[in-house]
Amino acid sequence: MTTTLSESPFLAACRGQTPAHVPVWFMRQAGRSLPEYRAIREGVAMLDSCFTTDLVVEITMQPVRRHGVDAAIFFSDIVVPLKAIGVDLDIVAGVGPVVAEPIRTRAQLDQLRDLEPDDVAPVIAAVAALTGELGGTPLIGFAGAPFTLASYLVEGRPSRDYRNTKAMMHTDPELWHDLLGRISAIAGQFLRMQVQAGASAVQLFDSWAGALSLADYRTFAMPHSAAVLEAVADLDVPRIHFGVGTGELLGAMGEAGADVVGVDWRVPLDEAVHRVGPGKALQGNLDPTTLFAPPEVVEREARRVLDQGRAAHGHVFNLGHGVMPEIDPDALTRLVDVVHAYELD
Ligand SMILES: Cc1c2[nH]c(c1CCC(=O)O)Cc1[nH]c(c(CCC(=O)O)c1C)Cc1[nH]c(c(CCC(=O)O)c1C)Cc1[nH]c(c(C)c1CCC(=O)O)C2
Repeated sequence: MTTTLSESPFLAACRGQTPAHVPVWFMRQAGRSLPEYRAIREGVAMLDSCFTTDLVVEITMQPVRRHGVDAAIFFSDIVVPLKAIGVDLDIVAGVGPVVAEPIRTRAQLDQLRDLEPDDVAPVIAAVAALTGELGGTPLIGFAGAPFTLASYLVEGRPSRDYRNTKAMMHTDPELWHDLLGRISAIAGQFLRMQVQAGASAVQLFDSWAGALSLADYRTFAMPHSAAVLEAVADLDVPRIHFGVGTGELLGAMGEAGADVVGVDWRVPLDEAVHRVGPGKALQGNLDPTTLFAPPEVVEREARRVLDQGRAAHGHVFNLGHGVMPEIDPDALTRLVDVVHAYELD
């Protein structure tokens, strides 16, 4: 059992050191796969729960208690800081973030003001309470990356092809860069507040960056993500940078200022090492749908990921994307045990 943060296998792996065992946590580990989550959320709207300190603390702790994961991720959503500054948006069950008035014009940028501590006081109070409650288990803070947040603000809802987002990017690059500049300031401020309240690491979620070509990523998204990561560079916490379908972008995502690059299941970790470049740890990358297969298949696939992860300069085991609501939580607990039993020497 880890007793202090300094012995954390998660933090060691993020820093490229050899941990006592391969650390594991799951994106979306808090959420609908857990019956205790569904019970506590009954009758409470998603965004209301994100601004209720006690609920954030309890929901964050649920997967830590149940699965024995090596890190907690604070329960929130990437749109929380936008809601906090007054953007009219909601998270609709089964759909995702929906913005009442999608941002398409310069006049609409005015609503994207800086984030002040008072805007997110109950959220930051939860982060502070959690770092006490978690003891030696690190808390990961997070924010949405500018491109992914812009995709929700411009489309107004989840999108398949990001047509309005990309149209703005190519048609009015000046407006685009001003929009992403504002979002990156907000995301950077939010991450700083979380680390100053006690978060031990941060993850920047650029979930939908894989929709961009490498050239467009470098021109239109990467400088703004780099600014967010730079906003916490002096705070000495590992910075994880994750997206889906980012095989072509892995090198650039590392260059943006990450210590750890998240990899989805499409690129094996021993290949991702070459794409990401030296001196960076990797996080990933079991295909989440593997968890619908029998335990022996999950174990075989997990061991393949672990074997391939040995090539990395530090490996944090995770899924290639988030836990799906229908996944059996017992399969996740068994997976944690498989990872922890894996011999590193
Ligand atoms: C793209 C994105 C969003 N939100 C997030 C991302 C990036 C991660 C990723 O790529 O999956 C990040 C996020 N959202 C949530 C967390 C909680 C912490 C954790 O990972 O355990 C985190 C890290 C809770 C949530 N965020 C959301 C839920 C489900 C809402 C509920 O339980 O009522 C949870 C637990 C809602 C949400 N919020 C978003 C979507 C697409 C959805 C799903 C809509 C649905 O299927 O109902 C936007």
